[in-house]
Amino acid sequence: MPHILAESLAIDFPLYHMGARSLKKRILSKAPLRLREDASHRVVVSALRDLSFRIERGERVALIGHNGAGKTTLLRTLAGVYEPVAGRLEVAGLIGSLIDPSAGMDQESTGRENIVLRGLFRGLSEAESTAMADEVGAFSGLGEFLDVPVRTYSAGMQVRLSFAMATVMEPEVLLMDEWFLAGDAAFMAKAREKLTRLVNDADILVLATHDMEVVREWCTRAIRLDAGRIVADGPVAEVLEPA
Ligand SMILES: Nc1ncnc2c1ncn2[C@@H]1O[C@H](COP(=O)(O)OP(=O)(O)OP(=O)(O)O)[C@@H](O)[C@H]1O
Repeated sequence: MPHILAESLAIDFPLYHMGARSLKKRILSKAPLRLREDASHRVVVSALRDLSFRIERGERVALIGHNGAGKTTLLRTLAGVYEPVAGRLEVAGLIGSLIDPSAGMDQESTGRENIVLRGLFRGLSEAESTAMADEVGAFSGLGEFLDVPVRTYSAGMQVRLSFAMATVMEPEVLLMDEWFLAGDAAFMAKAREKLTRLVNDADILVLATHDMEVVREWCTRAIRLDAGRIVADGPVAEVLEPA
């Protein structure tokens, strides 16, 4: 049964270029909230601290909070990009990740080849994957660029391809960053229906956004992060309009 469980989850990012003792001293002397020295004497950013939550099947969760609160870091951790330095994380279900435009794409392969690979990964036959690539590729509107290497794509073209690839996956756990909803207008008008289906078919949605209209439209629950910690977690109406 798809679910997400986090217990006292923590993520640190070591800042490697902090070797100079005077610089380290200056940074730490200001008693910063999120910068500290770890056991190996490195200065680290505490990106996420002591997060505990459980997300069940059927929940549509918004991650909200100011710049640097930890939303994207949490999404990437759920996607398996970052390894927690402490705590426990369990993500059960097939993950679809719309977080980083180029994640999961082979830059040297063409758009079409990437879509076929995604189909094969999902367990489709080669013929099915090829047929899927024709259909999904046509939808992406990449035209002739579907058959050139992804490394030559513009940022917007990568967004189109990652969207096309996500629709192939039919993910159970859909992880999405808000940039994804802000693709070019013409494409998003066309993609909206597919996106709605993707979200509705997923068992769990976790969406990081600054747009409260999007939260109200798409989500049932909101988790507010502040400086790497959870400061509120509950139904959207309660978290957005605290008493
Ligand atoms: N690769 C990295 N190396 C070092 N620090 C990082 C790295 N990625 C994120 N951080 C730090 O982790 C913290 C959380 O960043 P994150 O990008 O998750 O915030 P966010 O809530 O998504 O912000 P925004 O709304 O601005 O996108 C910030 O203090 C940031 O400086």
